[in-house]
Amino acid sequence: MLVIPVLKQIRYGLIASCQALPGEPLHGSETMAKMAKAAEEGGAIAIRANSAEDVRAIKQAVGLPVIGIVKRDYPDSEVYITPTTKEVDELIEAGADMIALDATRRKRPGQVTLETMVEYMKSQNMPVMADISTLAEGLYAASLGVSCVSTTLSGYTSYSPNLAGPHLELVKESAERLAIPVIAEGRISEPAQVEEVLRLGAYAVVVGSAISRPQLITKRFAEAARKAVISIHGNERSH
Ligand SMILES: CC(=O)N[C@H](C=O)[C@@H](O)[C@H](O)[C@H](O)COP(=O)(O)O
Repeated sequence: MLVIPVLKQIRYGLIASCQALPGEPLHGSETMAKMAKAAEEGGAIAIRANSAEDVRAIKQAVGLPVIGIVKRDYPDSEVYITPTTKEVDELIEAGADMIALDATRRKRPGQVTLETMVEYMKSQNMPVMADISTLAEGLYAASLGVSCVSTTLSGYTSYSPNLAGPHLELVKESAERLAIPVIAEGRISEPAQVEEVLRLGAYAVVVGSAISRPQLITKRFAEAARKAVISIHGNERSH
């Protein structure tokens, strides 16, 4: 296995995904840079970030490698994570150390194909993280020469299972079958799950919402309070 420098840096570590879309309370590059700084202080070894603006701001704020994506909707495609070479160019310009893209076999915008995307990134010497939803997608992405796969899209395609937690089976099978690093990503919300996926063979672990989406973190605690009150007092906070 040819080990590219950024892969060496992320090995066995926690990658914090720091993303807030327009409409989320923390949206904005300045805030995401602060979030990334906090993640760095907490021990994250890399950051996954959305948009050229956020990648640029985060690169200035932290000394960690940044895995960039651009989430963008196109009218003729369901693919929204780095769908075309336009988004790749934006991320290269912003200084991303690795770029993640949707590596499903779904139709991309216009005439763009997964094959042309990977070829383009390779021609730019840009390491590629392939976001997959199934083992078959991982095997295919590996055959194209991507640098690593991530289980990001499991539960987000119509043909992958919609689980409450991480897709452990996909992590395990991918780690067993692929000769390239497999990153565990998606619905990892407890430290124990980080250990679990590493034991199953994950090369590194991405945690997003449980670190960087405080509205969702708060919701879990508020929900716990609501359920506890019903169980203790038999009703919701009526007085
Ligand atoms: C499916 C999709 O669009 N995932 C995105 C990919 O970058 C992010 O919204 C997720 O936060 C990230 O994958 C980390 O996952 P989680 O937030 O579950 O830890």
